[in-house]
Amino acid sequence: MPCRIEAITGFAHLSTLPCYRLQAGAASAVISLYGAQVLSYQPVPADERLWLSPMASWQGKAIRGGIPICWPWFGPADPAQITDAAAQPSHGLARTRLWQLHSQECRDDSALLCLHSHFSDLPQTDLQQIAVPHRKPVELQLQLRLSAEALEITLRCDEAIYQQAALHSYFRCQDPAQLKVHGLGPRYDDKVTASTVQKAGQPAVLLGETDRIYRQPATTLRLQDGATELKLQQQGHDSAILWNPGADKSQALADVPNEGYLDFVCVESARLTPKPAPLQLVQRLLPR
Ligand SMILES: O=P(O)(O)OC[C@H]1O[C@@H](O)[C@H](O)[C@@H](O)[C@@H]1O
Repeated sequence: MPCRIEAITGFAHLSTLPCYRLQAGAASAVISLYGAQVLSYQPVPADERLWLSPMASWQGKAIRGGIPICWPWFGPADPAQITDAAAQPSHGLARTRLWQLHSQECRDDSALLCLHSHFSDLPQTDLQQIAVPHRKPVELQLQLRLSAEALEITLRCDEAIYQQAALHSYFRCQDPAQLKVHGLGPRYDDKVTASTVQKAGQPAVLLGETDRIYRQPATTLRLQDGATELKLQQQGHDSAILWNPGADKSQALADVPNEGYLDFVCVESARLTPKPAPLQLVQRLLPR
C-alpha cells in the first residue's frame, strides 16, 4: 500500500498555514504545525470526517475545528491549581503554539508522523514544584498514525507533572438532532444546567446547547450519524466530553458561522483528574 508524507503550505482557506499531509492507500489526513492540530481525515477521497470552521483563523488564536489539543489544563485554568489562572487561556497552551517535526516514517501499512513542542513557560502549580524542581522545559509529543483502516492520535508527555489533557475532536455531522453517540455512560456533569445527571437510557443525543462531561465512558464510543458511522476507541482517558454550542452560542462565537452548530459535534477524549503523572492519551478513529 503506497504511503506518503509531505510538507504543504495552506489548508482550506488558511492559505499560509504550515501543514503536513499524510496518505496511506486511499486514506489521507492533514495536520497543522500550528497547534499540532489534525484538520482533515478522509478514509477515502471526498469522505471528510472532521469539521473545520470556514471562519477559523490562526496566529494568536486557536483554530476552530479539526482536533485541537487541550493541555496542560482543560477549560478555564483552575485557580486552586494554577498561579495567575485568570490570565491563562482556555484549554491550555498547546493550541496556539507552533510545533516542530520530531520524526516521520512511511511503513508498509501506515504513515507515521510525530510533532513535538517544548514548554518552558508552564505556569507554576504546587504539584509541579514537587515534580519538576528545576523547571526544565517540558516536552509534549503528538503522534499520528494513518493506515487504510484508521487514524490514531497519541498525545504524550513523559514528565510526571500536573496535567490535564483532551483531544477535542470536531466531527462533521449531517444532522446533530439525529445523531446518536453510544458508549458515553450513564453519568455526566452538565455545564449548561450546572447539575450532575444520571441517565440509564443510552445512546446520548443532543438537545440544543450541549456541554457535558461524562465520567464513566467506555473505551469504545460509536457515533451514528444517519447512514454514516464512526468508531472512536480511546485509551488513557478518564472522561469524555460531548459539546455542541447550539444556536445562540454559535452566533456568539466569532469564528463559527451562525448556523455552524448544525454541521458538527465535538466528542472529546480527556484526562481530567488533576494528578502529577505522565500522560498518554489515545484516540483511534475507525470509520465505516
Ligand atoms: O471556545 P473554546 O475555548 O475552544 O472551547 C469550546 C468548548 O470546548 C468544550 O470542550 C467545553 O466543554 C466548552 O465549555 C467550551 O465552550
